[in-house]
Amino acid sequence: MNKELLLEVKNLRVEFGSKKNKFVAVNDVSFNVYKGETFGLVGESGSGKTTIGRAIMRINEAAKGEIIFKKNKINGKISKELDKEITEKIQMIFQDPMASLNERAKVDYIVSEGLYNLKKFKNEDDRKAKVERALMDVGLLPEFANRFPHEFSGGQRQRIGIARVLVMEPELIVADEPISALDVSIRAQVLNILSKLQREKQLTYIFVAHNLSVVRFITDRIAVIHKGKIVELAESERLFENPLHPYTRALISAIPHPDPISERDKIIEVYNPECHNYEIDKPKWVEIEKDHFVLANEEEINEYKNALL
Ligand SMILES: Nc1ncnc2c1ncn2[C@@H]1O[C@H](COP(=O)(O)OP(=O)(O)OP(=O)(O)O)[C@@H](O)[C@H]1O
Repeated sequence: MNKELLLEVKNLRVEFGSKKNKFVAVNDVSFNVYKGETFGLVGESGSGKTTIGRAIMRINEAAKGEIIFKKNKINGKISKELDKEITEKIQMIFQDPMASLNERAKVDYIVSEGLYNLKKFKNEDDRKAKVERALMDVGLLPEFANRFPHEFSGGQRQRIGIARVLVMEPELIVADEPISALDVSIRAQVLNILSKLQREKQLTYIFVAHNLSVVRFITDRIAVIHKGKIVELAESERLFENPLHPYTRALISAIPHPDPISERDKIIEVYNPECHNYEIDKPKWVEIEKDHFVLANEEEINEYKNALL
């Protein structure tokens, strides 16, 4: 793994409520994220993981601590130039693609919104070209720009959400439960797009999930969050092989024995996505059992398919 430091979160604290009635949602959280890695933030509902992501996005203010992106402190008062830079370079993908797209706007506008906000295009042709490229990067056709969100499936809508982020040419993407609202047949497909983009654009991901089993296979390292604090942080495989904190152990032992994905179509979908830039020669994420993702080449995918026949 490339060990270039991209993001440092130091002693982060986030509070909600009033002075008298304070609620500490994130308490003394510290971690580093290295360029090119996928870093998992995992915890039960209400543990504070989204709040950490939103603090990195500067949506939630840090009451204490520092967030440092490429050696610059980005929380608190910052210069206009730095504000513009991180508005471009740090982006967020949201959980529910059915709720996170503006129904009344065409895809062209939805994908361009960040470009308009930062005036990040030379002229109309340049803007259109950027939108087309972003759509193609996520396997959607450029002509989809003229359609409205309701014309798309959940998976396509999540890809529009990814295109909207990609158009800004980010370096760090906070993906907040990006597959948990999706139908099982397209979860692996969205992971495949995220992997492809990571390879092509050297992206770094912070992957937020409530489900430890989902992140096991797709993250390099995992921080386990409990009641606003990190209780354990380790390389993903190590965390599963040798969990040290009782809460991590409890989370792992609570993972139900996965149900096999019995319908063959679920795996075939990996082969036959609506994506036109599907890379036939690259290993793909396949969800062989619920929440159990494996990176498989074509031959192995065939074996999984045959096993389900
Ligand atoms: N704007 C807010 N005002 C008040 N309390 C908040 C706010 N946002 C979050 N909280 C509280 O902070 C705690 C952490 O919330 P957060 O959304 O970060 O949890 P989470 O681990 O991401 O859970 P989930 O998976 O349900 O989103 C919760 O108790 C939540 O109710």
